[in-house]
Amino acid sequence: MANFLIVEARFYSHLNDMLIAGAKAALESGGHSSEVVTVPGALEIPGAIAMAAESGRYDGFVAIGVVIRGETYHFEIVAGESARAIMALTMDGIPIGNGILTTENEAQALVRADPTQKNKGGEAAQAAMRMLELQNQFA
Ligand SMILES: Nc1c(NC[C@H](O)[C@H](O)[C@H](O)CO)[nH]c(=O)[nH]c1=O
Ligand SMILES: CC(=O)[C@@H](O)COP(=O)(O)O
Repeated sequence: MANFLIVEARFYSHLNDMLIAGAKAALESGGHSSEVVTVPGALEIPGAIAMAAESGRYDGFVAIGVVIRGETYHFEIVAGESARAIMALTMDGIPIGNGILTTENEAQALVRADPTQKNKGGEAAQAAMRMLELQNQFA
């Protein structure tokens, strides 16, 4: 059994609840435990993962959040930079699944957050579990 940390940016609570439900269900199906911590926004997720990874208390990580386009360029920054920083951590060998939704509107996010539809939270958890498997395989 491995211990996963779900790092969520709680910008849209109802969507995060669905994403986390999907992620937890996938992790439990894999026989793993999980904890959840909350950060202010998607831009803070990579830093929180880096800090938690340094603690040595977690085997893998699932990033959960929702970024919905507004009126300004900020969407590109939040969506792009959170993904870029998470990818950088992955390249450092930290098992992470990215479940941060980046959508044009809430309707798109709802379909992707819902575990009975596109279940992107569960998908991110599956990715994190697979990356941990690979880390162990290559160790
Ligand atoms: N607009 C969204 C944000 N913005 C906040 C940033 O992520 C960050 O917390 C802030 O710039 C302070 O550093 N975050 C989301 O997760 N989702 C959004 O739609
Ligand atoms: C993704 C965002 O940052 C967005 O929620 C912010 O909206 P706006 O660009 O209208 O300030």
